[in-house]
Amino acid sequence: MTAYLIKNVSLVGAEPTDLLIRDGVVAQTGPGLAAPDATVLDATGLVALPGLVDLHTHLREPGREDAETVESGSRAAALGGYTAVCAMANTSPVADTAGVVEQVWRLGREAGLVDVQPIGAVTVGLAGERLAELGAMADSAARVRIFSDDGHCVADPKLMRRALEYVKAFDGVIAQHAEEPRLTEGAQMHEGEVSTRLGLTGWPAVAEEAIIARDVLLAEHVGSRLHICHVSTAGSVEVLRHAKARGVKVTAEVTPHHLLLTDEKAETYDPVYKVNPPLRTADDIAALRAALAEGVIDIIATDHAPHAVEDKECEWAYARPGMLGLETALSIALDVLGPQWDLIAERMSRAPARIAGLEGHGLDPAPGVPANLTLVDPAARRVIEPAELASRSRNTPYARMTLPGRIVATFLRGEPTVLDGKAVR
Ligand SMILES: NC(=O)N[C@@H](CC(=O)O)C(=O)O
Repeated sequence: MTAYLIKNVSLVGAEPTDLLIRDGVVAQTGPGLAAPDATVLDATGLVALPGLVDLHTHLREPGREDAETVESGSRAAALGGYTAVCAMANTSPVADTAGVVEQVWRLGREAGLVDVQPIGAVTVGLAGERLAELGAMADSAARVRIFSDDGHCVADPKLMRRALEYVKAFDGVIAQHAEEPRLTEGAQMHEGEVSTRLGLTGWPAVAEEAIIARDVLLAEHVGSRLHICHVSTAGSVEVLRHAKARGVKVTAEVTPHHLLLTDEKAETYDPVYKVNPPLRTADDIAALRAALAEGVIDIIATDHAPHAVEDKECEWAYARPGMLGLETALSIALDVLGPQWDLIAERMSRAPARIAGLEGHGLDPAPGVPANLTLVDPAARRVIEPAELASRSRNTPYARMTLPGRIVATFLRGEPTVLDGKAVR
């Protein structure tokens, strides 16, 4: 295994120093290190973050390998600075058995670019009727701890209660896609002034807020861990703030796009902006940003949702919801938060690793720690060209935008997956 000596790199909250990576771990840190056998990387001006961890990624394999595969999604993740991603269960077949989650886990190991941690479905076929084999998925080689019907809400309160109770035995967590389905029938975008003007059916904020309110109460009642996917409204933030103050074991994520883009994007009728939950208002964005800074929202998760051209480049009403995220998330975080590296490390690496229970991830570089880390050039700016993305899909909402920051290198257990901004494999 090659050793790497990273010279003059800024660690979070510290002066520039050197970092020696050997045998998969950080062997030494400190100024003026020497290691004759190591490959030297000059990291002057670069920041080393613990490898990013995405709690919400759609890899589309099995079933829609034309949109993404475990391997292509893993490469996109590594290029985005990630060393671990949690793969959502809405594949085809659905990841609702030990067999499917083991398949995804094995494909992740074979690709070897990031750690792929499968998420299991809460209900059989995401149909919301019967609990899936949660225990078998937890006991499988994939060691599933997060369960989610993402793409669908677990709308039945009794089923949600049972799921929360069931996963307690192995410290699991239910990640809820909060959307009261009766309130979003036929919805195309955020319900508000813009939807009224465009004549598109609205997805009201209350459809999200009502489910979060119900589920934090259920989680409190049974004493279980709940995670809320892609929080998108100011009202949801208030419900979460209240729940956290009561000591409910709830965590929450926000996506990069919900921190940046508003429902006015729908005025273009470009389906690249169609997403679930929908883009909201500038007031929602302000509340989400404040909640992220404060910790009411724990993490940034991408909800990387690749879709094939025919599913996106069509009429708005027929387009699938979802947008790419892995290769642009750090840049959006930098744009939104500025160079608050400790906050970025917390929200994009440490906290998601803790929530997912991923050993060896989310740890700041220090002697003896697994060398899962990413080197960022904060001064670089880059123009997003969809054709240059590693994802098999092209549905980025940031096409031709100039974004700050560039991932220069990513290391997974001491092996580079990205060097000089390019995928190693
Ligand atoms: N977030 C999205 O807009 N899309 C998700 C599923 C979903 O939440 O609808 C997808 O799988 O494409």
